[in-house]
Amino acid sequence: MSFANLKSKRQGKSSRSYVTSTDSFRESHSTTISEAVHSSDPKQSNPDNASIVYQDIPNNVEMRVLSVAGRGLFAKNSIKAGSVIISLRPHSFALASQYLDSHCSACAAAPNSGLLRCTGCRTVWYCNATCQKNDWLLHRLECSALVNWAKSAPSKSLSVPSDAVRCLGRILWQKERKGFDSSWSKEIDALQSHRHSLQPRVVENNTHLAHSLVRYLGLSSPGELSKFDISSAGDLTDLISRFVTNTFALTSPSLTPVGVSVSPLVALFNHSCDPDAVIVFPRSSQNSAEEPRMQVIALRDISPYEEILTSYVDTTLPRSLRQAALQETYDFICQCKLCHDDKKVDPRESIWCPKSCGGMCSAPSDESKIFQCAKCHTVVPAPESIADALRIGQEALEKASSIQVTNYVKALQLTTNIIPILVSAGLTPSCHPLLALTGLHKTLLLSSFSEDMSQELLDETIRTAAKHYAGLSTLLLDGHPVRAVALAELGKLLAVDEPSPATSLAANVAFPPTGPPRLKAAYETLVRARNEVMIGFGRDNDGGELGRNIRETLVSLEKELGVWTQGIHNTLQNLSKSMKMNNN
Ligand SMILES: C[S@@+](CC[C@H](N)C(=O)[O-])C[C@H]1O[C@@H](n2cnc3c(N)ncnc32)[C@H](O)[C@@H]1O
Repeated sequence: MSFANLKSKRQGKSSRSYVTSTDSFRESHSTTISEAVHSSDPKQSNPDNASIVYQDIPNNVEMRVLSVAGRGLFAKNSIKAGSVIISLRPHSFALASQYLDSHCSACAAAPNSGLLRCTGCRTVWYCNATCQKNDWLLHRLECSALVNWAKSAPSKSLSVPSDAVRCLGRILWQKERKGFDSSWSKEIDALQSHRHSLQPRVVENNTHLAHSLVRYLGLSSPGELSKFDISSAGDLTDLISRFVTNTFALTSPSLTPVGVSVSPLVALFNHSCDPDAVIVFPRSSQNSAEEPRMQVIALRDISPYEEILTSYVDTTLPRSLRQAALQETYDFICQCKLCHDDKKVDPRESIWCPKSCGGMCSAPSDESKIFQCAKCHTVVPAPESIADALRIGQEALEKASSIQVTNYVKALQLTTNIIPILVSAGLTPSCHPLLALTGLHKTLLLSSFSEDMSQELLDETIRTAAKHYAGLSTLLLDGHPVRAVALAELGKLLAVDEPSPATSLAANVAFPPTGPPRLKAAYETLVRARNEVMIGFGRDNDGGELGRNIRETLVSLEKELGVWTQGIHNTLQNLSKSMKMNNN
């Protein structure tokens, strides 16, 4: 449910690093393109990969080749936080199956209503005839493939191929259409492949993907793939490996993953767990033919010659989980500062000092052996019980995440029960899995608004949203889009209504406040959220769709605050008049 709906409903009811960014590292490890071309390192040995000219590469960015990470993109001039470094339409994208009927398959917009369904495949939807026309050259081929797939599907739930299969199909049809020697196709072919070093689980998934692709394209054998310039099983393995290593989530302006996307230029950014840039889809263009626009935005000021690094994984996760995900999907061991800083307590794996001095201790893990407060050095008395709480918390997180769509009531019961256990074990708000459980709890509470519109539920959701933001803000840079979205959500929840203190059941609780202070808190939170959104979703975009949305909410809050202020002003005036009359 949108916040706007929530507000009106309630009113109706009651009132992808490893690389340090130091110059010394860069100078000793980066090579020129010609050195790379002649290098024997597998990551540098393909001359086409290193010398390829990318169509959309902006003037302020250059490609260099590093001995550890292969190609990467570097700033040529200084770049300010919040600047759009790259803005382009991805080579290909596909919506996840559950978003096909709520999003336009041409521009990825999500209008509240009015989408038109393709009468051929009855699977994809468009904003209007213009979007349908814009997509027709490709959808023409996709349409019959979708119909044939559905005909042979064993069940209704499997009647549409996955977004990965559909995206790969689009890439091959587009290559065929544009020509295998076109720069478009060459950019796709130059994506990095890990064909020779895949882990068994990845091989299994990739094989499954390859079989589905062949079936989707309507081919009776892999041999028929030659019409797509794929002449051997090795070529097919390469294609799938390239796709898996270089695909990004297509996200909504509030960061919900709604599909997959591929841009060879954006795929050149290497990974750091402490990135200086992010990839978002802010929806800033007025022209739907230009959307979805994928943008790389600077999270902090970047110096000339510094490498621009994005993160391939959720950086709120502890090191062991980040490393495992990077190794499995991207085939490297991250050497970034965050992964190698053993001296400090990592807030992702931290508990409060047992003596409550305000300091933090490392939470028990396979990696850490000393559990004492970093500030007062008090030793944690029973690390085993905290380790148990962490393990139970991780299990609950996995269970609740897996059933959140099919059985959100049960998922909510799980998060409701486990969070207090983790809090009483001393976990800090940024500690995993407490932070992830708090975020999931907030999402589940929001889902239950469709059934329960009570003040208690709203206030509980606001408190959860505040705790979630507190945890995120410890870990992520000011303006990180994940943080910005969480703050915007908190502000909008505060803006839903302003219960009067007399009737509110939460009147005795300090947060969230009631009456005009609630409106004021909403206003101030949204002003801060707007500042963060301007960084994470780009200043030049005015923060994109989310930035525009916050601005509109701020305008209406200003009006409401004005009414309250005027009301108070009038009451005070009446009061002083009646006091004067009484005195007379
Ligand atoms: C999306 S691509 C990035 C561009 C890639 N370097 C290239 O030459 O095409 C991801 C791959 O780059 C390499 N890579 C990215 N970040 C890395 C890092 N921090 N350390 C080592 N290798 C990295 C890994 O091989 C990874 O699978």
